[in-house]
Amino acid sequence: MDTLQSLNFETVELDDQKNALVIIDQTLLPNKVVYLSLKTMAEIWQAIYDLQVRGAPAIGIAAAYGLYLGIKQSSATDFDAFFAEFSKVKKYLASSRPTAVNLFWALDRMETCLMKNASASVEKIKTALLQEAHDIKAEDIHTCRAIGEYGLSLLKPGMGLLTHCNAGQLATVKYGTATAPMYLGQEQGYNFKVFVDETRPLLQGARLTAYELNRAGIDATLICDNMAATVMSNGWVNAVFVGCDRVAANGDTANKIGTSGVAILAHYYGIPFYVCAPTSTIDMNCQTGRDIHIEQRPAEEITEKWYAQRMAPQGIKVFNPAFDVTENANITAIITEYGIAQPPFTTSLKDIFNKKLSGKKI
Ligand SMILES: CSC[C@H]1O[C@H](OP(=O)(O)O)[C@H](O)[C@@H]1O
Repeated sequence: MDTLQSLNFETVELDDQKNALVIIDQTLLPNKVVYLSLKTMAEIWQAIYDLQVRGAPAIGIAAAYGLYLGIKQSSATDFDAFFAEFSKVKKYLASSRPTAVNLFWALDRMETCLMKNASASVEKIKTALLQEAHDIKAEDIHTCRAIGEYGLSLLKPGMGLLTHCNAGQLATVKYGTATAPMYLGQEQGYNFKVFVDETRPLLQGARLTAYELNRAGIDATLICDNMAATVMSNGWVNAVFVGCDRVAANGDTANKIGTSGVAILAHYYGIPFYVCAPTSTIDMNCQTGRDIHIEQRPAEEITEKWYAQRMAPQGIKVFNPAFDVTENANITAIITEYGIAQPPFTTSLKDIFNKKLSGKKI
């Protein structure tokens, strides 16, 4: 049984007739399932910035469709004028969030498609761009399922797992990345027991991962982030699976704030720590984690969001990085759609990309 039918929602889809990007407003989950129909570039930009649509792959898909919508109505009749409009929309959408490389990867893929079709009419270019955005979305399903299969090959039935933030269906199209082994395991009777970090300050774990796993019938236990050490020291966790927003060429990985702490704890307790990474999230131009731009977000997310009353004194200084970097030494393996990369990642990630470039089917 496909457990994801129980989730039966689309994270991101295009309504071409209405010239709109349709998303679930993830800021309202788990209490309300509300679909938004975004028609302007400003609405799409804001939805990405406000995490109404979020998660590296989902951000990339939203940006690709957004770029198509942004140029669909162009009245340009020659390539240069059309390319100028295209570039303006691309640059604007690229400014929404800095860390998840999928945003830039997807926008660059759309530009590559444009250049491949430069000799075609503007209308034919628009059609090609729409298909490219559809392809980016469709590929995500196969990519995440492949990550799930490789991840599942590392696990045994009944294992205890832990995950941080949401790298689930809501961050992708269907399987998620870190949740893909969990969903495939559910289909095959693995009966995993998953500990879900709530993931302050925006609570993607409590609001989104717990919601997804619960609806899929997976045994999930919600914990505060500061309880991860306890569940690990109790022997309840056999492996940690997390997503990623940007993996550097040496395997250092940017993911939701708090991930590096989980990795250090796992390393201390001898628990395998796996990063689930579509190759679209691996940035071989980024040498180490120090080269990754970490998004800083508003103080209010810590001092007052989610609360009936403010939870911190007015005027208190706040530090609110949205991500942190897990050093490669604390990562057991990086699971991609082309296989499992083991240390040394500088070599194994190159091998993964060589498989991809060779046209190997996933
Ligand atoms: C499968 S990518 C999910 C990744 O993105 C999340 O960040 P955000 O919720 O701010 O978009 C988090 O880092 C997840 O691991």
